[in-house]
Amino acid sequence: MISYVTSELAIEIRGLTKRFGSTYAVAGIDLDVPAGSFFGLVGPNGAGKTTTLSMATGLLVPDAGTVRIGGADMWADPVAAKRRIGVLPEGLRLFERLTGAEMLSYTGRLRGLPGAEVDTRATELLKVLDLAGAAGKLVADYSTGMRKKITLAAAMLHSPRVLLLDEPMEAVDPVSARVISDVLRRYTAGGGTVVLSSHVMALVEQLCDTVAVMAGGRIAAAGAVADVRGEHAHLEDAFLHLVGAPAADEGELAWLRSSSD
Ligand SMILES: Nc1ncnc2c1ncn2[C@@H]1O[C@H](COP(=O)(O)OP(=O)(O)OP(=O)(O)O)[C@@H](O)[C@H]1O
Repeated sequence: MISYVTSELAIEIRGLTKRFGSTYAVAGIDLDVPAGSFFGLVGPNGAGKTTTLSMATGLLVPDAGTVRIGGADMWADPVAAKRRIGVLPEGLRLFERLTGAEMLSYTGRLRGLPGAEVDTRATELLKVLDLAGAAGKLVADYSTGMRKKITLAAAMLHSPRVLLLDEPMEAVDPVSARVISDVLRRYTAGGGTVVLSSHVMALVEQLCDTVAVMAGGRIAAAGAVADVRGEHAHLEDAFLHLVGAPAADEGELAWLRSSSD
């Protein structure tokens, strides 16, 4: 397969910081995402992944630091930066009273695309994402996996150069996960850049060529998946080594084993 990974940066993060009260959710991180890479952002619960992605996509104001998307500063030049990205945010608050097709039509027009072009792209995306049969159904009646897929379609409609996806496979069945993976692979094979956050190490290892491990608001390791994996057999082992897995105490939860019946 042709590799489109270049020395050009799709995303350049410098000194990015966000504090909530006395907690540094993101503690001044630097991160480079090469153009054309399939980039995985992993870390334990509360590591700061969502906060980082929210700041990188212009949804949350940083306390300090910069994010550049293809050279455009997200906060100084948000129109240029946002034109280049498609986002699957956490939470998925959608226009529940629109059908899937209406949601794409509305999104496309908001992005300034001509109506006929929106229709062509929406029809293709619905087909590829296996949503054609549900195009006329209200988004409120979509399952979790269908909601992820329609949001992904909306994020891709304006053919952005970079996709930032917060947990795209969470609560998605294996069939839909395979469909989403295939679409994302095709997108990066065509030169697009994907940044996704996930807890599923096997998925990151299978899909991503580059990875950053976050823990406690900092980058614990970043680089090619093979380099971050190092001498470990699997990325998950390297991850547990980096973030430190708590040892289970045999004596704890003893009451769970004792039955009074
Ligand atoms: N709006 C908020 N107000 C207060 N604290 C917050 C807020 N958002 C995030 N935090 C805190 O910031 C830290 C990082 O949270 P974040 O959601 O970015 O982590 P995450 O890596 O995405 O976690 P998860 O894998 O559980 O989704 C956590 O300690 C969290 O409690």
